[in-house]
Amino acid sequence: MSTTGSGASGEVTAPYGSGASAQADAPRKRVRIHHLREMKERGEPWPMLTAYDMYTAQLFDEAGIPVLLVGDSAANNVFGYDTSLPVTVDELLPLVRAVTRSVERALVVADLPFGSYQLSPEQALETAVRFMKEGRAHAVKLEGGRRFTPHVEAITSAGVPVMGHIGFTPQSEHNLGGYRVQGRGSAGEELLADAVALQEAGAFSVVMEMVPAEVAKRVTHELHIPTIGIGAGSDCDAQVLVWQDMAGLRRGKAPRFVKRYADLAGVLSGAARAFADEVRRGEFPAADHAFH
Ligand SMILES: Nc1nc(=O)c2c([nH]1)NC[C@@H]1CN(c3ccc(C(=O)N[C@@H](CCC(=O)O)C(=O)O)cc3)CN21
Ligand SMILES: CC(C)C(=O)C(=O)O
Ligand SMILES: [Mg+2]
Repeated sequence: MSTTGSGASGEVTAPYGSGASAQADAPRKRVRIHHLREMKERGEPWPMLTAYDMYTAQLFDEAGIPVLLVGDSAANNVFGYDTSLPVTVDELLPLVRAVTRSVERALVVADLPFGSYQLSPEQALETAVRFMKEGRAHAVKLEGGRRFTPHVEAITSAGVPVMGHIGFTPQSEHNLGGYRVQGRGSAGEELLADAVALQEAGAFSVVMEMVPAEVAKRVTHELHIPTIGIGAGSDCDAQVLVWQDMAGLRRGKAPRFVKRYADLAGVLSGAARAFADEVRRGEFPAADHAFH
């Protein structure tokens, strides 16, 4: 682990205590970006999940997930679009507000959607300000490497923390040629240069998506800010998954990097079918469910 960053003093006040024993009933202290840096310095990997609504935000917050991302992946996991591209700021803002209203500890990151920051650093800052003021987000995230360091600088200069995102960047899927691993071979050096540039521009962390594990490991060691992997191997400082993938709510073939920790699709589908059967058989409502 690199220790070149600041905040490496003994005054560590992690909101979940340290080590695997950190529990949901630990002190209810807000997660701050310096806590994430401190976890990197201590070599403690941390989890991040997406959340798009109140109940999931509350549950994940209580489960001790320190960072929640209101992803532009709401496009295909909430709104029913086929890709990330169509979702808008006006669609995402109410989801961000719902999540920030619902958490006590988690740091909430708002993902800037396609078209809301690429035009200029000024546009990027304007959009970031909307997510901070109207969404009450704690940080924003945007996709892209060296070409977007002016955008990152504009936002961080205004006092808003920025999470980067490199490797496979879904908003560029048409330019990248589909869902493909990025950073193989000599592109590994380019990826490292992008990561270093984002760090120098003031990003507080960087997501690496679908990157060879060895490349992600090297980037993680070179940076003093935390790296967050999705399909980037086990040596990143943190790991993120889309919650509907992690909990098995989404059907169909999942990307290779997904692990399913539950079968929510089976549970919910079973509940809906049982309800329907009981209504059709005249078994629901029973006397207990009615007012007399
Ligand atoms: N539910 C969900 N999970 C995600 O991880 C996710 C989203 N949605 N939406 C936005 C982006 C899109 N992402 C994706 C989507 C699909 C693959 C995928 O199909 N991967 C295949 C590789 C396919 C190929 O090589 O052609 C895999 O097996 O990993 C990967 C990332 C990641 N993000
Ligand atoms: C998968 C994560 C990193 C993301 O960008 C999203 O959910 O939109
Ligand atoms: Mg995203």
